[in-house]
Amino acid sequence: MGQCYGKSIPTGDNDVYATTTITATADGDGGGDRPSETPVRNGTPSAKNTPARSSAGNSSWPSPYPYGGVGAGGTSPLPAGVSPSPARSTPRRFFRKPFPPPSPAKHIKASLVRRFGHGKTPREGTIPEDAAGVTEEPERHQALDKNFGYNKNFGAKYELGKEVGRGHFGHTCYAKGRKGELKDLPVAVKIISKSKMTTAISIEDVRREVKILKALSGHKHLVRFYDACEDANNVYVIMELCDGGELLDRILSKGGRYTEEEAKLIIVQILSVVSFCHLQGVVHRDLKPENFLFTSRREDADMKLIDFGLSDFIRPDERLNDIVGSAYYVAPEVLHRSYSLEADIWSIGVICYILLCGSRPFWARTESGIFRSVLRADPNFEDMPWPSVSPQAKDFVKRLLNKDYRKRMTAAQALTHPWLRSESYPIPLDILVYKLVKSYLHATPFKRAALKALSKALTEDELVYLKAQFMLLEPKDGLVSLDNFKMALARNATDAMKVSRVPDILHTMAPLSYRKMDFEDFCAAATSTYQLEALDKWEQIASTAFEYFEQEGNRVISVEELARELNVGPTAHSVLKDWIRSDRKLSLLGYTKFLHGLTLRNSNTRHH
Ligand SMILES: Nc1ncnc2c1ncn2[C@@H]1O[C@H](COP(=O)(O)OP(=O)(O)OP(=O)(O)O)[C@@H](O)[C@H]1O
Ligand SMILES: [Ca+2]
Ligand SMILES: [Ca+2]
Repeated sequence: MGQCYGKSIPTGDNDVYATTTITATADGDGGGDRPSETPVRNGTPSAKNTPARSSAGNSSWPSPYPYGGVGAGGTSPLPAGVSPSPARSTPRRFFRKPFPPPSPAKHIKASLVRRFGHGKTPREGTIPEDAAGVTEEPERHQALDKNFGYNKNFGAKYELGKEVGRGHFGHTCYAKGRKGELKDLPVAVKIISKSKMTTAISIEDVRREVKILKALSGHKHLVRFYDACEDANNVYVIMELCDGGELLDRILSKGGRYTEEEAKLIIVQILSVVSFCHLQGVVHRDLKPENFLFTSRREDADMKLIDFGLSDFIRPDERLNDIVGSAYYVAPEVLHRSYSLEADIWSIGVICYILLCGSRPFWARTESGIFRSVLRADPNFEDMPWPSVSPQAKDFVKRLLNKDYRKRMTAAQALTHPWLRSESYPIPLDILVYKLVKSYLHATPFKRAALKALSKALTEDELVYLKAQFMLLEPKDGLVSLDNFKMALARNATDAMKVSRVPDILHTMAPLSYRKMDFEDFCAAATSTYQLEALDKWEQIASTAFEYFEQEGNRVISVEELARELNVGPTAHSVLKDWIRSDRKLSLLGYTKFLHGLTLRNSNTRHH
């Protein structure tokens, strides 16, 4: 460290967000845990005049607090004892817009514990049930191998400039290549101090961050990786310079609200890069406006995803359990410690909500308060400006912020949602299709008949997605087989996909090597009952589907046989009895329950 020069930002505002976020997060759960109410942040180049700072600091942001006091001396804007609830039922009239504008998000304490070990971030009672289970005692420094095998000649290869940004784990500086391909090219260097790597996990995290960045580098909306170096003190990650500032700063400079058209342009880029990561078997786990950078100050500059510090490889059938991320953006199932790619989609939902209305959907003054809100509260879609937001946009956000991860859209699906649908960008291959087809292939004939009937009731909106996915498999004479699924993955493969073992899923799709699927079969196989259940028109779809099922699939079935179909024991018999009509076939209720599968106690299954 010490090679980067900090900078002072002349803001004329004495309430600048502290540069030292690390100190802030190491605070207790008292006042120090209060998210900054100041819509100002350090971390963008000061050389340029950043509208973010000047405009956000004064009147362009509609004040959520009628009695003044946004950021006034950093005190809480709310009267003592009033905790803002994002729940629809919020009774306080004059807190119509109870949330302060978004500020830099803090990492969940467990995330920090993971990297820094517990010495620096005391464990707190604010994380639900043993959530901080990722702790590891800081090991003796000399026992830790901090050799990464990266190039040791950083100083000879690059000339370091001043700081461009800073996070909890590292700071980023301008630099220039001294020789070779990068000679004279302005680049960004993220400097991660080895002295902060106090646990084996924290070292592994840095290694993984670099590995993932390197493997994924190349996507249009992902920061390009150039090189990694190290010396005794630091790891240096050399990457493409994104000189246009963070998305957060743009949000703030716009006074918090994007028009729908502007929001769409942002969300499409986010979905495009996240769908790419997901297909590669990488879950980002820290999607937030601070981690999207613009390539230049131009209004129409491209955006790039950065910071894979909390990212991980994940197999299609795997669930992760460590609680990491940033509190405002964390998905409920992450707090329940069993999650996969869908957690990123939730975070995109939070970002989209912020873009459209300027407030965070889940807000509280403490980490535990935010968690409570994420787990229980319904975001407010009633107050201004929501009445003037289009129904499609609202539907879009709600389908990303579904608390049941199985009901959420995937990134590829979201790109085909009516709010975004356009011919101008390609729809990416969706790993969800592989997962659904796999379970279809292993389903009983009765279940397949039920799904087939369901797929016949799909409306044009769902078919757009399925058609796009089918075409990506490049059907031959209208048919696809295992080879098509193999080839489609291969066409999209990067090194990351190999590490995350995504192609393993093909082994479980072996039945497809003997048979082919036409588009109708494919629709039956690639339809998710859970996702359809989330639609307003689900009841109508279900009753139409049931008519088809009556025509073709419904047959006499005993309670015992149904229990076997559902893989449940005799204790379920009394429930299943109610699903069967007097003619001993499934009723409409039985049909929809059967499609859903039996999760008797808790639909939010956490076990595998
Ligand atoms: N390629 C880049 N070009 C320009 N600025 C960058 C680049 N990469 C990072 N930055 C700046 O540095 C900041 C910190 O980088 P990064 O998010 O990777 O660090 P971190 O310590 O992992 O952050 P966090 O606290 O969010 O985990 C970014 O928010 C951004 O402002
Ligand atoms: Ca970051
Ligand atoms: Ca990070």
